[in-house]
Amino acid sequence: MTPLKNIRNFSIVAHIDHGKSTLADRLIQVTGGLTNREMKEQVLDSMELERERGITIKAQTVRLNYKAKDGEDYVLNLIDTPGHVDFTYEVSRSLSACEGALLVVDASQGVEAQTLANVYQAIDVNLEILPVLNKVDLPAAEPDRVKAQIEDVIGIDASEAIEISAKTGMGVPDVLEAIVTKLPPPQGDRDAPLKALLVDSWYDPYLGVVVLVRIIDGVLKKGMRVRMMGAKAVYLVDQVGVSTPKKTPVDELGPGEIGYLTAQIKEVADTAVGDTITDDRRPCDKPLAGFKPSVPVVFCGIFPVDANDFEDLREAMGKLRLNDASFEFEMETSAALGFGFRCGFLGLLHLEIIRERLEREFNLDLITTAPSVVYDIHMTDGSVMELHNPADMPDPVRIDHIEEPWIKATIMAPDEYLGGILKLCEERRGIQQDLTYAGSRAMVVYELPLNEVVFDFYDRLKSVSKGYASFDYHITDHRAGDLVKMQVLVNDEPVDALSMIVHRDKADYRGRGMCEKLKDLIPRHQFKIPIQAAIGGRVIARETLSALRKDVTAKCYGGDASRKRKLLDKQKEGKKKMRQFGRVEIPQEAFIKALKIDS
Ligand SMILES: Nc1nc2c(ncn2[C@@H]2O[C@H](COP(=O)(O)OP(=O)(O)OP(=O)(O)O)[C@@H](O)[C@H]2O)c(=O)[nH]1
Repeated sequence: MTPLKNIRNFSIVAHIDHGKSTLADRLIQVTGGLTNREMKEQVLDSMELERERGITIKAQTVRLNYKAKDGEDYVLNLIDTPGHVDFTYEVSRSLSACEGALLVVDASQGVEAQTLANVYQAIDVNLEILPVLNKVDLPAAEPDRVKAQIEDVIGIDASEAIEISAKTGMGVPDVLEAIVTKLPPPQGDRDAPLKALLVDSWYDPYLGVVVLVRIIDGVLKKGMRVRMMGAKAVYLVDQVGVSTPKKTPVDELGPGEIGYLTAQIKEVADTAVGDTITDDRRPCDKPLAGFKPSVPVVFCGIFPVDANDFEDLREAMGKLRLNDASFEFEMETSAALGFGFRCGFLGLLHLEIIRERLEREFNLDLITTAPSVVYDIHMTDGSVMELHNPADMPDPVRIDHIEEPWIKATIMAPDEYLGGILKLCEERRGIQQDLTYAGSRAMVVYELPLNEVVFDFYDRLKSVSKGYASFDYHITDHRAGDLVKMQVLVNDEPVDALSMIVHRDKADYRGRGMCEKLKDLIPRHQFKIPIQAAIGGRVIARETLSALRKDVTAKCYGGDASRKRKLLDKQKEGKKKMRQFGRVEIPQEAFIKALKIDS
């Protein structure tokens, strides 16, 4: 039991790649949390995919024991926050478990869109911010310029920003000392009823669901019956502990402390991030403010290429869901694709991560249909329905109007790319809100329909800015729009997996782009194939794929049967990645690629 004055709870906020994980590892190493041998590269980013993409998806936490220059022993709890825009809610809950945050900015890059988004969240929950300039070992580092930029753009004092290199370890001891001297200790009442914030939860194959908590008041002990106030569920605690980052059981967790509990909880879905945990026998009078369960905003269909993989896909999704309560799926059937699932995600990156994990960890070949946002359909009879799937679009005569979600997007980039970025936003029905400069970097704020962002906005933004633009967004409201369902017909058969909701003004452009792409992506058949885009019964774009007789064995000279066999086998292999639509075979990749239209 550590006295409150010797506890510091902090997070690190940073833009992706500015060195958050490297610094966290360094802090663990310097304080001796792990021996060198145990210190795998980047312990905090534990998932394989996270490590590969270099981004944090699930927050982790670690307790550091630190003897400060004042001779006292401190417990420093580092709560890692997810680094991506799709997980802002989790970031905000992690932050509210802390009293302070290290603001890490790459001294060679400066402030980026997510630096801003994250630091504003930290300021919102009243955290003390410690600016840290990382990567000062790089020749391109300009600490003074970046300090000025932090003051300019964020509006906090950066004169005492600590200059470090997380890579070499330079300056890292100063960071530890500043955490102790500049961040406030937590407050709390040990004698009050238990009140704890559910910061995160994950599924551990040995322990079951592990719940990360921050104790606000009271004491959490093994054997207690705890109540999740939002979920209205009661559990018997069978272990409490701290992560050093090895899981270490402790007798109890008191006010200001951060640790974990296990309680024979079956699914992470029962442990919503942000919920309040209290003592079932002696509950606190009211839960912590601001609890909101995360809601999926982007939906798409996921189907196995091979119909025999359906059960495997169901099982794989169930396993992923164990660890990710914000991923939703339910069975769906499509005329063209057979049995599959309609899935909901927090955003596009979340979608991509899940799809990649399904393909990679579970070895499945998948077809993903066009991502769609959630539309509110106001019917003429006064009722409102939520549309998650373009295939469920009601008959237009019964629709009064359709509302779509809008976002506020912040984009930062060197000013030479500004022209391309503005053009892209305008093309996507954007409404410019703000345009400012900090040195040679421009910051633009746009209101955009989320629908225009889900298809290929990230990719286009990256290409118009040569990768230099950073982007952050959040949903603001729903607005009425002139939206229609566009269908794609291949050889006169509608392919439901390619139908999408588009704004009427963009339908021609989308339709044409889609038909042109499909013409390149679908291999020629022995007959002519019309490819059309249509709204209702009206065709708005058309391409024709001419006929070709493809004889794969034509190149084989003589009668070498084994060679011929090999070629045929190879062709058969290729076919597995195709889907049959009427008489036409469409390759799996066409479903994704057709959506990405080059301008
Ligand atoms: N030269 C130099 N490189 C660094 C330093 N700190 C981190 N890096 C490198 O910068 C890259 C990104 O570092 P990470 O720590 O993975 O970035 P991150 O901020 O954790 O990224 P997310 O987990 O996605 O938020 C890695 O290649 C690091 O090796 C530093 O002080 N100097």
